[in-house]
Amino acid sequence: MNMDTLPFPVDELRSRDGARVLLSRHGAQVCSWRDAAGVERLYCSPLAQAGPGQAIRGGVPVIFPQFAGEGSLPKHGFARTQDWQLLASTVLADGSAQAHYRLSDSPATRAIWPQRFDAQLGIRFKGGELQLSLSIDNLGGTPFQFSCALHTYLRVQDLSGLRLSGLQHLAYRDSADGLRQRWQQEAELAIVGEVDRLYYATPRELILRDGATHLSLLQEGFNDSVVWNPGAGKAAALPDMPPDDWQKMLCVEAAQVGQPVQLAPGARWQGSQTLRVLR
Ligand SMILES: O=P(O)(O)OC[C@H]1O[C@H](O)[C@H](O)[C@@H](O)[C@@H]1O
Repeated sequence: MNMDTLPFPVDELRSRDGARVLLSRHGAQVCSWRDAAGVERLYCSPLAQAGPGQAIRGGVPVIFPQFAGEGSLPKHGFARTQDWQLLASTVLADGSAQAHYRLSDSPATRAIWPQRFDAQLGIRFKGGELQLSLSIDNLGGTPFQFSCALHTYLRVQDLSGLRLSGLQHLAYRDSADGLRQRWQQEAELAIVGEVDRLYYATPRELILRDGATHLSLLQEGFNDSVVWNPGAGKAAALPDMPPDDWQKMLCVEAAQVGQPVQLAPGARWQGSQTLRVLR
């Protein structure tokens, strides 16, 4: 897809070395990350829309305060369908570009989730590295509970050949197979059709090998990781993604789902995901 012609407004940010990110205020969503070598690293569907109540299919959706259908809220919560406020964007002394977005409770959020909160997303990038930092503050007088994720859609060259390492010996919930609890024996995960797994207590770093490209996925604060690809069957049912595009993407999500966060009044939770091109 030509990212310069996304069918909704975006903010464009460039680092001094020429890396470029496109961000939508709808969802505070990174829709495109072109590294300093000019290579697009994220997948965004050419059919993505950003209308009221709609989530943009691709980039990095922010999932908050509910993951998937694990509660009474709309699927994946409301952060990805709300318009966030751009607080600041700047180029720092080291040449990296940075932006901050905020979403606070509003009559619309309180109508379905009666909590006072402040969510902030920080984006920072240069060279072959992109970092996303999410913080949640409880501004109310009582504790609240939430789950969250950075639902990163990575652009993939050769889905059948790619390998994800760092998940061996981890327990996971197989959402593509009746939520069964399993255990990964293989050193590397290969994608053969639909995959929808919630891995618990993942290590700080996963490595994705896609042909000659090696990508490091670092996470802090998030305990879990989700690996998702709809495969041919489920992709065909997605109205906002071309039927064959499941072969161009893999979601590797930094997530906090197995144990939702209990946040005391006045307290802050923080988590981050960093994508780093190793080669
Ligand atoms: O289609 P969406 O609402 O964006 O959800 C896309 C996917 O998100 C996560 O990765 C879940 O684990 C999947 O079960 C879900 O299908």
